[in-house]
Amino acid sequence: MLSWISKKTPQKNKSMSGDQNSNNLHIGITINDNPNTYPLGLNSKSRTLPKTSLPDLDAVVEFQKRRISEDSSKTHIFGKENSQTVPLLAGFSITRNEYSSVSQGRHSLSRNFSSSSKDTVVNDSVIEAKNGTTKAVENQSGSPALSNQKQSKKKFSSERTYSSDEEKIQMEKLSSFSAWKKLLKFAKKEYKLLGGAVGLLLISSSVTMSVPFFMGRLMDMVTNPEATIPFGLSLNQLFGGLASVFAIGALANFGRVYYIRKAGESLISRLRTQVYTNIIKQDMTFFEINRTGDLVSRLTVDTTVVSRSITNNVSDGLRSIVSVTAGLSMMLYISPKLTLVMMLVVPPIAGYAIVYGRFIKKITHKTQSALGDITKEAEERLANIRIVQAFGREEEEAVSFKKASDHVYELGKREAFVSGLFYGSNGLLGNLSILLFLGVGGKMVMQNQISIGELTSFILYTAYVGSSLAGLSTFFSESMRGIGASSRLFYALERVPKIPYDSEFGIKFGPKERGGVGECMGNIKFENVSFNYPSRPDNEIFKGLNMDIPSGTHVAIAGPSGKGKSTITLLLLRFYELNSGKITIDGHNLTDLNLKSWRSNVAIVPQEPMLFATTIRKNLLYSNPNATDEDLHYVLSKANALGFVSNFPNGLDTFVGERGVSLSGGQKQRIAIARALLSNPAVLILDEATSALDSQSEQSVQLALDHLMSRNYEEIENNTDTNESQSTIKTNENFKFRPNCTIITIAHRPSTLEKSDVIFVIGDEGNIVESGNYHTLLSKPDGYFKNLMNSREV
Ligand SMILES: Nc1ncnc2c1ncn2[C@@H]1O[C@H](COP(=O)(O)OP(=O)(O)OP(=O)(O)O)[C@@H](O)[C@H]1O
Repeated sequence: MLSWISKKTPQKNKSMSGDQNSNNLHIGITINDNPNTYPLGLNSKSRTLPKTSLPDLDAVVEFQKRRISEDSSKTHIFGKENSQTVPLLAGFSITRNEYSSVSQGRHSLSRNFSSSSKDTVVNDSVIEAKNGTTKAVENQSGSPALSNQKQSKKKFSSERTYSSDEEKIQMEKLSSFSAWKKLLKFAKKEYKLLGGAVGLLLISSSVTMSVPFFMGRLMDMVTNPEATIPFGLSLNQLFGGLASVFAIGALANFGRVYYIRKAGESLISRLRTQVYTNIIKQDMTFFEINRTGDLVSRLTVDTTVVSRSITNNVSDGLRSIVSVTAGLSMMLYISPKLTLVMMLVVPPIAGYAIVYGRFIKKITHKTQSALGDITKEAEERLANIRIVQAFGREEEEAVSFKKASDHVYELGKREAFVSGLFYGSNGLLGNLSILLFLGVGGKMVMQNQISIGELTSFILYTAYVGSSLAGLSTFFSESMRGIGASSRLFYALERVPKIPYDSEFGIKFGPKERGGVGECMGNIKFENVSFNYPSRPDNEIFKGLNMDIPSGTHVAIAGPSGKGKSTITLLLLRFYELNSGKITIDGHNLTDLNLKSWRSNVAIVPQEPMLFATTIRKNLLYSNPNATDEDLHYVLSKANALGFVSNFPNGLDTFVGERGVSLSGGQKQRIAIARALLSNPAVLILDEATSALDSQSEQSVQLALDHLMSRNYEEIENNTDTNESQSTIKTNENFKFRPNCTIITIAHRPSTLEKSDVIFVIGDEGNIVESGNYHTLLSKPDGYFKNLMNSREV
């Protein structure tokens, strides 16, 4: 459509960053798509971009299927040092980071449109971006590009949207037809199996549909002594022949069912895997919106419902279509007059089936969501069973669960009532039709218009067609059920992480020969960082936070509770995006780094160490699957954990229970430290690693931490936990930590704070109020840190 523009980068003599004099950027938008896929807020008028405007543009962004397909360079658009966000069109702006990923064609922008109004009309989309606002640039024909400047200013403010309604918004756009199209497209890999099943279905249905015909002929032969058997066959031969045909039909039916089931299982497995793969790459906001149990329910229940709807259900539906078509044709062949009578009863049944199907679609979506609620409630409570029992809340929990379960029951009851009504009345209509045919047909037999055999065949066909029509309505309602469940799956399947997870994108650390920029040194800088959690836009945690953490230093972060100490570690791991400012690692903007590569250089010991329900060995190997047993022993000894692990009868193969429940808090913490060390990180984050421990456990963990921080690793051999006998297993002297490992500790204890090179103190305004070493900070009369230490609020 407009590909002429998309392939070119505008050649300009002006500065790369736009109009040098005016601080403005001129950005053209083109849409190379069909109108159905226009991003919200754009319409067909938006796509005419005059060719002559090209030289005046800093950049051209072309959309294809809601993605940026081609564009000019990033520096073009984000040439301004401080421009983190560039508004493109009314209701749509793009951040530096989003741009990086979308420009590689991997990141859908649809979410950015959710807040824009549908009635925005943008003609000839040449937009001038200036200081975060947009202004229309007159196009060639002189008409303003943007009709309502005020309106657009307002819309740009919603750039960082957080909405628990995002699924609803996305799914409202999904019609039943497009859901079906998507599902069928998804089942591409099963086409062969489904095709085979359809072939076999035609054979088995042909056999089935020939039965009434043969029955009628046999009836005539038996009741009329003058009738002859075709092809000069004996009666026995005829029966034998028919039995063989039926056997072929049975074989075909077996193959059909087998192929369909196989296709169904393969589809469920693929669907489940892909949904899980996409869920696990989502950003933290997604997990704040969607609770675990609901996600698990999508993975298990919804995948099954959806898969059945396009395998078993399609097969049954096709069989019904074949039966109805063949049956009606045979009925027309036997008696057009009787067929006409039958046609009187078909339309009401069909209309009824459609209404019923729509009801089923709606109620299925509700039921699946309610099931998701039950699952998430049960999952959460069972995972925290100690808390439930410790507070004696078993009965209340049971009541609450019953309430959720009753809701599902109520929905099921409604469905059952409507289904009963539907099938009951359908059956009645069927039986009444047969009575009708018997009356009209009986008269026709008496008038010799048709034989008894033909009437028998006709009535049998009526029964077949009737049951197939019922089958068709089931097909319709089941399809709707599948679509209801599929909308929940598509959300989980298609949601694009707001923080792009792409194994190819971005700067990677590692050897230059392999495309890396060298080893990560762990030089960290926070520059003017402002941040609020997406769910709490009004609570700005950081306002212009600056921190410089040189490679190899050990810094501590201190500050009153709730002021953002842990948040710093989350931002460092890029679990959330900044409002403004930047974080750099070895001079590279965090948003330009390959996420996986960067995170593999960081290890964290969180406030609450989470272990998986498996052995100690597997928990340790999680951070470094290639580590040898010697390595494991080595890091365990460094984390002051080798003693107690060796004392377990199964040693490294000791099962730690759900979330490590069969270890003490201190033991869990030390395993978590060992796991972090095993990845040999460039940056080690210790988030209040001793906060949840009793004093003795704290002492053991602290010992491990102290040695890490002092980097005098050998000390630990002479100074291990006195309560636990040291293992006789030799530790690995080859496994050495990086000498320049940067350690960031969120610290409470004076002993930890004292060992750090620098302490950054976060103040009430979300910035660093003091920094320096422990003694310097304490020596400041009336210093913030000093007061904090005195009030023990660190
Ligand atoms: N996921 C989240 N969504 C919204 N707000 C959050 C989220 N996590 C933390 N917060 C809020 O952000 C603020 C900073 O939290 P953070 O955990 O970083 O504080 P902290 O300094 O580490 O506190 P503490 O010393 O008590 O652990 C708090 O007000 C907290 O309520």
